[in-house]
Amino acid sequence: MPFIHTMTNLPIPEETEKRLKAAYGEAAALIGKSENWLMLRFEDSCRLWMAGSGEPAAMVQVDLYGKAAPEAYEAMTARLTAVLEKELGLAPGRVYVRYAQTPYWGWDGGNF
Ligand SMILES: O=C(O)c1cc2cc(O)c(O)cc2[nH]1
Repeated sequence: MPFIHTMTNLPIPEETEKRLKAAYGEAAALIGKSENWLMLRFEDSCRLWMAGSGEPAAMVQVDLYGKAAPEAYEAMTARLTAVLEKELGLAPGRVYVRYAQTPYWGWDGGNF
């Protein structure tokens, strides 16, 4: 059950968001997760600044139950960054990707 929260100062048109959703669904496999448990939030047109600049940028936060291997996170960062470059034209150097692992994850009224 990963949760991926993408914040960007760019607008995300509806059709682009659908493509991002599909691409993230595939990318989840890189950290051993299934789209069946994937929750996404896209927050566009944010007041986001990076290195003192308001040029296009994005922050992607990936929360997951359990853990994944360092190589899996490396592959995930490469994929998410490439997807954002393709779909939004974001320069890779303007994208942060942060991972947070937790052994505590609740669903359907109980914890796994
Ligand atoms: O996506 C996960 O991390 C995930 C889904 C899922 C479903 C399930 O029934 C489990 O026991 C663990 C689990 N992890």
